[in-house]
Amino acid sequence: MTIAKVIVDVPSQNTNRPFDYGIPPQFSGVVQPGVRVIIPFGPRKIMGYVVSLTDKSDFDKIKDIVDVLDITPILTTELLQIGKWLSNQTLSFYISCLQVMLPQVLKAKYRKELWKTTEEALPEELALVFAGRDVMDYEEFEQSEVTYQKLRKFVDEGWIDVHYEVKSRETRRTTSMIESNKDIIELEESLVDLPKQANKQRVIVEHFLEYEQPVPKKQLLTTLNTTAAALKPLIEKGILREYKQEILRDPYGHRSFERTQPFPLTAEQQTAIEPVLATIERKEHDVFLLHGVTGSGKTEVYLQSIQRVIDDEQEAIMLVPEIALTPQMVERFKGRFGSNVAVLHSALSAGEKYDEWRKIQRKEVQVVVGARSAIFAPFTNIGIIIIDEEHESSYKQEDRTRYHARDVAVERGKIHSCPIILGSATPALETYARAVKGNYHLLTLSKRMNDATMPKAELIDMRDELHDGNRSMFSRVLKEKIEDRIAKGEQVVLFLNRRGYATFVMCRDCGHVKECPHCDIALTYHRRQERLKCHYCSHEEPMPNQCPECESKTIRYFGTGTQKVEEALQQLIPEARVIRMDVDTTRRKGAHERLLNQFGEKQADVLLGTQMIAKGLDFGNVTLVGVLAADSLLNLPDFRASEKTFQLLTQVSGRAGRHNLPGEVIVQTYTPEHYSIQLSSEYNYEAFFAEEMKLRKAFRYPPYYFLTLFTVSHPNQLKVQEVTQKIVQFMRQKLTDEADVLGPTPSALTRINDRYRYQCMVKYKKEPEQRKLVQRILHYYEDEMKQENGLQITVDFQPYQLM
Ligand SMILES: Nc1ncnc2c1ncn2[C@@H]1O[C@H](COP(=O)(O)OP(=O)(O)OP(=O)(O)O)[C@@H](O)[C@H]1O
Ligand SMILES: [Zn+2]
Ligand SMILES: [Zn+2]
Repeated sequence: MTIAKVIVDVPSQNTNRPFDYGIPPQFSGVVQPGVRVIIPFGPRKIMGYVVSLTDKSDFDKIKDIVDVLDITPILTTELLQIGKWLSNQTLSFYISCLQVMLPQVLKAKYRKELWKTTEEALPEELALVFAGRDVMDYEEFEQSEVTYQKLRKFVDEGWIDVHYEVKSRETRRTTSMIESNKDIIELEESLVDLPKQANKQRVIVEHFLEYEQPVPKKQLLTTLNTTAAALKPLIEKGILREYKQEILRDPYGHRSFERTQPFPLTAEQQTAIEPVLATIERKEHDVFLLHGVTGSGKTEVYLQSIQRVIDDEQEAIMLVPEIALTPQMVERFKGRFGSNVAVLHSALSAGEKYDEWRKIQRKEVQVVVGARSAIFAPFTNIGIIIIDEEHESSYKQEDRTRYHARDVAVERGKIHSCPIILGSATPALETYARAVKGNYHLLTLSKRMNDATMPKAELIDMRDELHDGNRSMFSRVLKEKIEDRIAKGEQVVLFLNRRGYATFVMCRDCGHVKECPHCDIALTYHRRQERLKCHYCSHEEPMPNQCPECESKTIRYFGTGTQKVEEALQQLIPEARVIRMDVDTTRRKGAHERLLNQFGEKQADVLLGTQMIAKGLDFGNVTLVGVLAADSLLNLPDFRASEKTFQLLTQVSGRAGRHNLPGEVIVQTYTPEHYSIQLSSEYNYEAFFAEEMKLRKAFRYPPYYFLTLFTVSHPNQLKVQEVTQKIVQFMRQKLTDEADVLGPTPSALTRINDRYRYQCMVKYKKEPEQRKLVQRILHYYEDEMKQENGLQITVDFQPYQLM
C-alpha cells in the first residue's frame, strides 16, 4: 500500500472527495486509515484525514504526505464509515462530518503568514507594512491599508507569498516520575558511597530500597519532606531516573462517589428489561422505546442493561440532554460503575474533554455518559446505546452537520448489531408513531416507584386573577401553597420558561421597543452590567435613560426574567429562602453543582429556575411545583409548539412528590382550555398523542410528512427573495405533484446580523430524487456562496428550528 486517500481540510464542493497522496518510505506502516496527516495542497500545507489505502492511483503525478500527526488512528474504520453515511444523509461536506466526531483540540488550527519571497527591496506600499521583516502575521496585514486586490497582485508578481502553518491544539499533561535505576544490591552500595552529610539523599535512596515502584516526583518530595536539590545529584549519578508520564485530567478526580448496588427490579421494570437483555445476549439490533412516566425508574433499567453489557466485555454509550447532565446524573453513573465511566459534556474545558475522550480511545473505560456528541465515542465493541429524554431537541445539531443523535445511534446500532433504548416520559411524536406501528419495540413503565402517585395538577386561569384585581405574577393559590410548604419545612420548585420571556425595554409613553440595529429582534436587558444585548449577534449597548423616539424618561424594562420573579417573590413572601438557577447564576464552573447541593441540603425553600431545572432532579422533599407561565411556549411559530409545551409541563410536574411525600402542581396559564395544557395536567400522553396526530395529519406535518427546510440569507433583501423564489420554482418543477413546496416566506427571524433571511419549506412523503436536486441547487450557487459575506443557503432535512 503506497498511496493514501485523504480527505483534505477544505470544506467546499470541489474538494468533497478523497485526494491521492504518496506514502514516503519513512511513513510506511504508520499511515493508516483514521490518522491525520499534513499534505501539500495547492500552494499551502494543510491537514487531512486518511480514509483508505491503495496501491494504484488514477493520477500520474501525485504528491507525498509531508507529516503524520497520529500514531494510533483517531477515527476507527467504523467511524469513517459513519462519516461517509452522515455526509450523504445531511449533504454536509465529508470533512465536516469527520471533524464533528472529534474533540475540538484535534481540529487543526492554521496560522496564516506572509513571507517575503525576494531579495529585492519591496515596493513602497509593501515595505511600509513589512517594516524590515521577512515574515509577518496575516492578521496584522489585514489591519493595514493594503487591499486584497493589491495583495493578490503582489503575490502574482512574486514579491510575497501566503504561508499556512498547521498547528495542533492538542495538549497533554504530564507529570515527572522518579524510579530507581539500579537493582537492590547496587542501591545499597550507593548508600555507602554517599557523602556523610548527605542525609536527605540517604533518605531518598532508602525509600527506593523499601519501595520499588516509580513514584511521582512531587509526592516523593513531600512525603520525604525534602527538595529537588537533594534529588538532583542522585539523578546525575545515574542512581535514580526521572521521566515524564502522561496523566489524564480527571474533572471528577476530586470527588469520591459512593458505590451503589443495583435495586431488585419491580415487576414492571423486570418486564421492560427482559427483552432488552435478551437482545444483548443474542447480539441483535433492535430499537426499544422505553415509555415510562416520570419517576418510574427508567434510569435503573438503563443502569442494569449497561451492567449486562459490561459483564459481556462490551461497551455502552449513554446520552442525556446537556441540561440534564447534572452532577446528580453523573453521580448515579459514577456511583454504579466507578472509574469505568467517561463523562463528556460542554461544561468541561477543551483539555478535559480531550482526556475523557482518550479514556474511551485507550479502552480505559467501558461506559460513556454524555451529551449529543458522545454518540461518536470511539468504542469498537458497542453492546448498547441509550438515549434518555429522547424527545429533546438538543439531540439535533443545528449548524454545519445537521445530524440527529437518534439517527446516528440507530446506524451505529446496526453496524455493531446491538440494541438501542430510547427513553422518555413524553416521547417525540415521530418516535411514538414508530412504536405504535411496530417499527420500534414499545416498553412501558406506567407506575411511579414506591406506588407514589403522579402529583395532582391544578390549572389556574390568570385572566380570572386579573379580573379579581391580582396584578402580581403569582396567583393567590400559588402564594398560599408556597407559604404552606415553607411552614411545613417542605420545598418548592418554581419554573419559568425562559423562551419568550426575555426582558425587553419599552417606552411607557410611546410604546417604542428597543431593537437590535442588525437583527429584527428586541434587545435583552442585562441588569448587572446595565446593558442591552442582542442574543443573535454580539451587539450590545448601554441602557438608554430616555426614549430614543419621544425622549420620555419612562423607558423601562419589561417581561419576566427569573431575576424579576425572584424580586417579586421576595416582596410577596419575605421569609422565603430562594435559590435562583439560570444562565446568569450558573455561569461559573461548579456553580450548578453548588446550588443544587444547597437545595438538597435544605438551605433554601424555593428553587426558582428555567429549563435547567425541568429535568433529572430527584429531591424527595419537593412537594410543590409551580409553573408561572405555562403558555409562553405555545405562541412560538413552530408546529411542535403544543408538543413542546406538553413535554415541558410533564417534565416539570414530574419533579414533585417523587419519594414518600405526595406532590402537587400549580400551573398558571392564560389558555387553560388548550388541549396540551389540559392533557398534561392529567398526565395523559396517549390522548395527547391522538389529538396531536390528528392535527399533524390535517396540516401535513411530521410524522405524516417529511420536511425539508431551505434557509437563504444575504445582506440584500431583493437578492434573498430572488434566490429563494428560484429554489421554490425549481423544486416545484422537479418534485412530484405529491410534494408541497411552500415559499418564499420571510423567516420568523427576518434579519440576523444584517442579513435577510427567507425560507422555502418542502413537505413530502416520498421523493427519492430530492437529495440530488438539492445538490444541484448547491452546485449552482457554489461560487456565490464562497464569497465573503455572500449568499448562504442551508438545507435541513429534519428541521427542528423553524425560525
Ligand atoms: N427497583 C427499584 N427499587 C427501589 N427504588 C428504585 C428502583 N428503581 C428506581 N428506584 C428509585 O426511584 C427513584 C426514581 O427513579 P428514576 O429517577 O430512575 O426514574 P426515571 O423514570 O428515570 O425518572 P425521570 O424520568 O423523572 O428522571 C430514584 O430515586 C431511584 O433510585
Ligand atoms: Zn417613547
Ligand atoms: Zn443583533
